Amino acid sequence: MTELLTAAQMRALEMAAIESGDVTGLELMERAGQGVVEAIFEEWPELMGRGTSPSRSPGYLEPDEKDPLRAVVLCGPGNNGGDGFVVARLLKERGWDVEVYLYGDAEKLPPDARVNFERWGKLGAICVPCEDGGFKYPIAGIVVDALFGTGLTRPISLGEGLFVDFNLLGDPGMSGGTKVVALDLPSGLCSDSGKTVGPALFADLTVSFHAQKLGCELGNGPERCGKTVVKDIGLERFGVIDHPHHSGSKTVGVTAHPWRGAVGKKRGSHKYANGHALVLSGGHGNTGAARLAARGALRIGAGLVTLGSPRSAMLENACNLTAVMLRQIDGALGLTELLEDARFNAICLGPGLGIRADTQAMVLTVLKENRPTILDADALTRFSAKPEVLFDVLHEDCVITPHGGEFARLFPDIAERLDAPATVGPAYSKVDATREAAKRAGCVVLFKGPDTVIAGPDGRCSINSAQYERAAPWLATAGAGDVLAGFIAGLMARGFAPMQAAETAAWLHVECARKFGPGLIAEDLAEQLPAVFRDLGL
Ligand SMILES: NC(=O)C1=CN([C@@H]2O[C@H](COP(=O)(O)OP(=O)(O)OC[C@H]3O[C@@H](n4cnc5c(N)ncnc54)[C@H](O)[C@@H]3O)[C@@H](O)[C@H]2O)[C@@H](O)CC1
Ligand SMILES: Nc1ncnc2c1ncn2[C@@H]1O[C@H](COP(=O)(O)OP(=O)(O)O)[C@@H](O)[C@H]1O
Ligand SMILES: [K+]
Repeated sequence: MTELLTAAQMRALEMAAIESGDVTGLELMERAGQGVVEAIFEEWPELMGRGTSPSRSPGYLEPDEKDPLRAVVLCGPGNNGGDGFVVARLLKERGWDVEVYLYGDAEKLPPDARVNFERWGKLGAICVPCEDGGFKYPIAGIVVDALFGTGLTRPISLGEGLFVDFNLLGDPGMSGGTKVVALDLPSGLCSDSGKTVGPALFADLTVSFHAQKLGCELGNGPERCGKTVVKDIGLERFGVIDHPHHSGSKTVGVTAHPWRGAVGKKRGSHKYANGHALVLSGGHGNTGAARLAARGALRIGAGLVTLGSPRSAMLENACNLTAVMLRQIDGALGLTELLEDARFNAICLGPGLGIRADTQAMVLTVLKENRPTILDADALTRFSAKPEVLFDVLHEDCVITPHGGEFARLFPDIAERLDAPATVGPAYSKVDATREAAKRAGCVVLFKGPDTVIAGPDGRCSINSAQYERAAPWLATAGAGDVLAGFIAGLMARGFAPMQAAETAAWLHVECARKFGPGLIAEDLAEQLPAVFRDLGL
C-alpha cells in the first residue's frame, strides 16, 4: 500500500518537519528542485551531459549543433514557483539556456520562494509574461510548470495566452518535441480530487514531492499528469501520519499487491475450509452474469460454489455449469430454506438478478442472515426509490460494488456533489464521496472505475488504480463487474474480511485484465487467475 496525501496532510508534514528543527523550508525547496532535475534526466537520459556549451541539440530540436538545451520555467506566486526558481538555477548551472517567467508579484512571494527568486536573479533575468499571459512560445527542450501546486484554491486567471501556448505544446507539429514537466501537480489540477479547477495544464511528466497527491490518481489526474514520479525531499521520517489499514485512518493508499500473503491457499486445507459461496442467478435468459460471478468465485479459491437458480432458468444453467453446483431456489421463501445450511458462508446477489418485487425480498432475506454478502447491479438498483430501506439492513460484513450509475441511484445527493464542476480547491473527491457513502450504508463500498475507490464505514480507504502503467481499458466490457463481484464473494467465502476481500479482488481483477490484454471479454478474466497467481509465486 502506497500512501497518497491531501494538500492539508502534506502541509502538516512539512510543518512537523520544520518545527522539529530537522530541516528548513529552504532545504525542502532545494531538494524538491534537485528531485525535479534528477527526474528530468531519468526520464530523458539523452539530455544528460548535454547543455554545456557547445553542445549537440537533442534529436527533437532544430538540428543546430551549437544550440544549448533550453528550458522555459513558469513560476507562480507561491512555493511551487519557488521550486521553479531552484530548477531554473540548477539547469542554468548545467549550461542550459533558461528563460524564467514570473506570474505574480516578486514582492509578495513567500520567504523561501523569494530567496530562490533572488538566487536566480544572480544568474539570469526574469521575463514578464505577455499581456495575454502567454510566454512567447519559444521552441524549448523543457517547459517547467511551477505555477501552482498544492496551494491551488481557485481557477487560474493568468490570461488566455498561457493556455493557448500550452495547447501549441500539445500539438506535436508545433512543439518540436517540447516536454512539459509539472512540479508536484499540473497547474489547475486539484491536489485532493483530481478535478480541474477551471483551465488546467497537461504535463508529460509530473514530479511529486515526498508522496503522490490524491489528485494524481483520481478523476482527471492521470490524463493531466502524463507520467508521475515521486521524489523524496527528506520527509521520510515524518511520512506515516496514520496507516491506511488502521481503523479510522485518514490516509488513503493505492493498493499494490494487497494482502498478497493471504491469497495463497493453506496447505493441507480441505474444500470446506475454503468456504462455500452462493451466487443467485436471474431468471430464464438472464443467467450469464451470475455464472460469470460464480466462476470468478471458484477460480479465486472458494472451496465450493453453488448457483441458486429459479426454476425457469434451471435447464439453461445446468447446460452451462460443471464445477459450479446448481440448486433450485423458488423465491425468497426457497432462499430462506436453502440458507438453513450454515455452510453457505458468502452470498453474492445482483448480477442479472432483475429488479422485480422478489429481488427486494431476496436481498432482505439474505441480509437478515448476517453472513458475508456482496451486493451488486440489480440488487442495488432495486432500491433506487428508497435506498434507506437497504441502508437499514446492510451490515458490516457486506460489500456493495456500484458503478457510477448505481452509485447515483443509491446516493443521489453525494453523486451530485461529486459531479459538480470544481470551482474551488481542494474540491470534493471520489474518496470523500465513497467514504461518506460507506458511512451512510454501514458497509464497505467499492465505487468502480479506472480509479476504483474502496472505503469502509470506519473511514479506511484505498484506491485501486488501473491507470498509468496499470491501465486496463479493456476492463470496460460487459460482465467485467460481475466477475469482480464473484471474486469478492470467493474471497469472503475463504474468510477474507470485507475490506480485505474488496481490495484484493479489485487488484487481482486488474491484474487479470492486464495479463490478457487487448481483446479481453468478461469470460477471460477468471481464466487469467492461475497465471496471475503463478506470477505472485503462490
Ligand atoms: N509542503 C511541502 O512540504 C513542500 C512544498 N513545496 C512546494 O510548495 C507548493 C505549495 O506552495 P503554496 O502553498 O505556496 O501554494 P502554490 O504555490 O501551489 O500556490 C500559490 C498561492 O497562490 C494562491 N492561489 C491559489 N490559487 C490561485 C489562483 N488560481 N490564482 C492566483 N493565486 C492563487 C494561494 O494563496 C496559494 O497559496 C507545493 O505544491 C510544492 O511545489 C516544496 O517547496 C517542497 C516542500
Ligand atoms: N477504463 C477502465 N479502466 C479500468 N477499469 C475499468 C474501466 N472501465 C471499467 N472498469 C472496471 O470494469 C468493471 C466494470 O463493471 P460494471 O460497470 O459493473 O460492468 P458490468 O455490469 O457490465 O459487469 C469495474 O470493475 C470497473 O472498475
Ligand atoms: K505545478
